Amino acid sequence: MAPPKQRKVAVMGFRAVGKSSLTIQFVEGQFVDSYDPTIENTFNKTIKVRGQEFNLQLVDTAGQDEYSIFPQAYTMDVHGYVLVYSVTSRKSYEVVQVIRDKLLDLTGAQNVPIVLVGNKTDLHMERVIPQDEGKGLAEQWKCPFAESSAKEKDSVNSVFQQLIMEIERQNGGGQQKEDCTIL
Ligand SMILES: Nc1nc2c(ncn2[C@@H]2O[C@H](COP(=O)(O)OP(=O)(O)OP(=O)(O)O)[C@@H](O)[C@H]2O)c(=O)[nH]1
Repeated sequence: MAPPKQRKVAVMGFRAVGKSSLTIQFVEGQFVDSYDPTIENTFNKTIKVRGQEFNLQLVDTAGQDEYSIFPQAYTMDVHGYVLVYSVTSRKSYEVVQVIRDKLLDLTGAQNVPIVLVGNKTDLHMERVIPQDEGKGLAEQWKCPFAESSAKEKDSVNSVFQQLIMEIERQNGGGQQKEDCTIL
């Protein structure tokens, strides 16, 4: 069997959108209701996607706003990004777009592996970003899109699986060579 691949992923977005909650739900399978702003936390988890094992290093970053300086470190050895907004906050939806612009600016890339995530779907009454709006933005970005609830463990695993697939897709030919099995 092919050896596990090491992949580093950064979870980014505005404050309090649920970056830590999504990460902790994914890694530990639990939801913590209290709010404790993150400076930076790193988690590890091994997952299997399409028969291949991945050792994921997940960086749960500090909440950003439109004025934050994008931390240079997150452009260096990060393979992909989970960009999270809350479906209950238009501001967070705007911030996620600013973060992507900065990311593309700093990396000089036309595209980087991203999954766009609208979190807190369980807060039905507070929703201000319709699903179609998020979907439309992801189509514009040509990236996968998911709506999730870290609280209800809805679509949490698939967010990270989709990102892995997107990383592999964008790595294209080079990666395929590495995976190549001679029968
Ligand atoms: N109802 C609901 N609440 C959520 C969900 N995800 C997170 N929360 C709550 O939202 C608040 C912020 O969650 P965090 O996971 O700390 O958010 P964060 O984006 O990591 O915050 P910063 O570290 O400050 O950037 C907490 O009170 C969570 O319990 C969700 O899916 N549904």
